[in-house]
Amino acid sequence: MQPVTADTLHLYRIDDPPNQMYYIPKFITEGEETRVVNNIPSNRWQSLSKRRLQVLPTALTPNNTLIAAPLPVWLTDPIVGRIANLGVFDGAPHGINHCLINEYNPGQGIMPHEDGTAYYPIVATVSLCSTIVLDVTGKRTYDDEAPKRWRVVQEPRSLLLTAGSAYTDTLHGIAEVTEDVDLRADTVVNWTLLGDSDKLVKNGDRNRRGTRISLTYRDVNKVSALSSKIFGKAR
Ligand SMILES: O=C(O)CCC(=O)C(=O)O
Ligand SMILES: [Fe+2]
Repeated sequence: MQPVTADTLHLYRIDDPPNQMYYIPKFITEGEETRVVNNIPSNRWQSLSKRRLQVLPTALTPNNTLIAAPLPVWLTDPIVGRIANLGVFDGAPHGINHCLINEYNPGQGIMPHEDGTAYYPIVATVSLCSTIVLDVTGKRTYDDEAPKRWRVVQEPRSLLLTAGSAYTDTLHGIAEVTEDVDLRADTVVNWTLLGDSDKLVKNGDRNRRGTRISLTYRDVNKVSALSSKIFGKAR
């Protein structure tokens, strides 16, 4: 596959959710995926009730400030450069300076939530190891109206970009199931962009989950003055 650039990103735009979500299958290779997975430190996991988490370089302070430190090379190279080539972080204050690593066993997930104002409103999610469905729901509801819902399939090695009103006006979550069902062209908003939709068809429209790891790359808006002097604008 040709590398995706700012000029070709529009081809990967998901039509249906609110502006703007992009899905790029095969964003990294199997070798690159293995290298990341093998480098994740085994002793830095925080166990949460429904998943495990690592925060790099460090957790934000209580007022959402990042004490900046470089991300490890195995997280940035080649992924961060490839995301930078898409142009979506061009207007961001620092460029990608933060990454959450989430791991979900089958049956685990994350409650619907929004990522909030601590970050520049773009998140770049790289999925590893297993396919999972992200449920996106509209935030603004009227009493007589059911919230809008969209299902986004995330295959291993794919990139999902969430920006614009998709970042600000929706919630996202992952259901706590061992299998995602009814995955079809009419139920999955990024169906035509999937790398291997045939696999789901052959599997009876189902995805039996394995352990899935996600890398969510962001730009934390507030960086402590001292650390930004030392590290400058990192891209
Ligand atoms: O694992 C994912 O794809 C979602 C993670 C997430 O929503 C978050 O870290 O805020
Ligand atoms: Fe999130």
